[in-house]
Amino acid sequence: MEAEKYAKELEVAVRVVHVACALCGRVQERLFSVNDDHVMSKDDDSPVTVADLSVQATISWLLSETFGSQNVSIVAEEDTEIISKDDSAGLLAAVVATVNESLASAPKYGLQSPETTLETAEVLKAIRRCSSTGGPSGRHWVLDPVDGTVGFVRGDQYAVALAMVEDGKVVLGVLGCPNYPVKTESLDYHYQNHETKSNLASAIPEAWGKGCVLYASKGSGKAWLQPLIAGDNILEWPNYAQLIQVSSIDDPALATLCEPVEKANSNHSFTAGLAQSVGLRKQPMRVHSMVKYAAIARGDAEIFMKFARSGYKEKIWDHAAGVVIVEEAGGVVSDAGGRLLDFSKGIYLEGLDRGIIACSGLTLHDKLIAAVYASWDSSNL
Ligand SMILES: Nc1ncnc2c1ncn2[C@@H]1O[C@H](COP(=O)(O)O)[C@@H](OP(=O)(O)O)[C@H]1O
Ligand SMILES: [Mg+2]
Repeated sequence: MEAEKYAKELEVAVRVVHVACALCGRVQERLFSVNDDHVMSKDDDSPVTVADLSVQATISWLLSETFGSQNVSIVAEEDTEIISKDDSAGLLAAVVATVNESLASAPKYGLQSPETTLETAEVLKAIRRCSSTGGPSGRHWVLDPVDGTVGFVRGDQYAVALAMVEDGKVVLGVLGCPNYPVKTESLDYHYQNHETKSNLASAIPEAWGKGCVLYASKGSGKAWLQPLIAGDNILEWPNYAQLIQVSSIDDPALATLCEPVEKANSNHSFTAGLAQSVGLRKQPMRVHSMVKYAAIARGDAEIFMKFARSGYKEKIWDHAAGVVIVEEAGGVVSDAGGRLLDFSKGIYLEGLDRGIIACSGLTLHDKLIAAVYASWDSSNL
């Protein structure tokens, strides 16, 4: 069976994402307790942090150690340009220290630490190793070290997303959501009167971390959630894993739409028009990052839509892990023309038709696809 075929890869991927979530949690805490020095600007003006580069180096090193660097091809968001400038010695030193701190904790997660601390050159090598461009054949890991950097620097939602693509298909996905509690009180900071209550239970001790890690293997028909590890706890597989499922709500009047917080990333007025035309009544829930896919997979919302401005090309690392988790939890993900997303064309989702629509089930999905079809000509996208 496909799922068993990737059991080892999936378990290692979950463990490394736990390490990365702990790393991000520590950096985010420092970000708020000290100063903003670690936040810089990328060309596209999105903030990039020590966490981004450190997660990429840490995951790259751990995957290469576990599977052998000759067997590991990684497509990931970050490169070393920003830490290669003359004035970035401080940032580079912070990355090296963070990576070493994080790798030293690997045994707590059932992974191997390096025998000695990594030198700067080795950290740079680990980051640069992630320069694969994917494609239609072979096995490629796909990593977004910190997805939702805007959410991250605001102390809000963000995700660590790791997927494996084989011969152009996503075969496993792991989403670490450090600020998305297992027992959700509210995901929605933007509309106070709209609360998301999760039915996820309870077998998880209170002392466990506040976030969660979601994962699934293609074709298994199962998606799982584990709590993050807090304090001195250690990760003992399967770490309180529980099955998750999409919501059974298919009445638009009861359904919740999830979408990006940033207007620049998705056209809010277009999605509002679609929502109205299919009969959605609730306020949209605006959430940073791939936590939106997690919300659909967990049954905390029913619809995720993203319509980027025309000309924007979606990257595979912003979707791969989320898509397989939603599908295995029982949901449906397609472009706005109803076609499956194509992960076989390199770093971009080439051929994507207008936008992305993920739903808990086909009833809602069909309605939204029909609404896009009916309204497209009159939109300004
Ligand atoms: N102009 C744009 N339109 C659509 N998506 C964009 C965008 N600019 C950046 N993004 C992507 O949107 C992601 C954030 O998603 P969201 O808005 O749903 O939180 C970013 O991930 P990073 O934060 O990893 O860079 C980035 O890949
Ligand atoms: Mg991203």
